[in-house]
Amino acid sequence: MTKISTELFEIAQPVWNLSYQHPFITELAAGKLPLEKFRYYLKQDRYYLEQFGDLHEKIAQLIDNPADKEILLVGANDMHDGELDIRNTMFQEIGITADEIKSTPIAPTAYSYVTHMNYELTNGTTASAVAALLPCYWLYSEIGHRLINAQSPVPIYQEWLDSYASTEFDGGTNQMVQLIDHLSEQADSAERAQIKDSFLKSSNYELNFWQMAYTMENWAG
Ligand SMILES: Cc1ncc(CN)c(N)n1
Repeated sequence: MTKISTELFEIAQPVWNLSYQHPFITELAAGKLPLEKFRYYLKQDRYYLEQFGDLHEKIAQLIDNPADKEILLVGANDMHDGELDIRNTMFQEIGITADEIKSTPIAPTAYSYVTHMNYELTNGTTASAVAALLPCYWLYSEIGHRLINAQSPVPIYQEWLDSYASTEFDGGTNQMVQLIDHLSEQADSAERAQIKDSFLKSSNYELNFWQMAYTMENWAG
């Protein structure tokens, strides 16, 4: 049977293409994205990444195979030492304070994305819960590699792009792709459909996340 990762990559292309073309990404690469939109994104993403890291640990608890468990635990740890560290430096560079992060309400789309990942953890299978995490690695890695040579005139934007084209981020992405293939080996057609649905929903939420930041989305009341 075709590896599930091959199918996931194929079905995600239409929605991933919309991410590549989203003004948040094209303006970031061109150095034209207003800084206030990037600041907004970083603050919402801080909340997202914390939840995302916790989810790795919660899913790991459901897995018996030591090598598979390790991929998730290393993923959570690398995120703390890698992506969150880079973000802390960015916060300093553009003056985002701990108080500002604390007092920022979680926006609707960030909330919905995290809710979807938690839903898969509680109601889905281990593989569909991992599938909900995967676009976060894979799409950002694709964006990083497509735009590494953009030479964004805004240093912090290029720094952001560079971090997703790094060997470390590639390593984590490859591990997660292998994990979804391994966890799906015994999946029947109903579970394969569930995995694809979970992956596509997260791919849609990734697109919505750019839009959320670009419009600086807020609750209506
Ligand atoms: C919403 C979101 N998706 C993915 C990533 C890349 N880890 C991120 N930082 N934020």
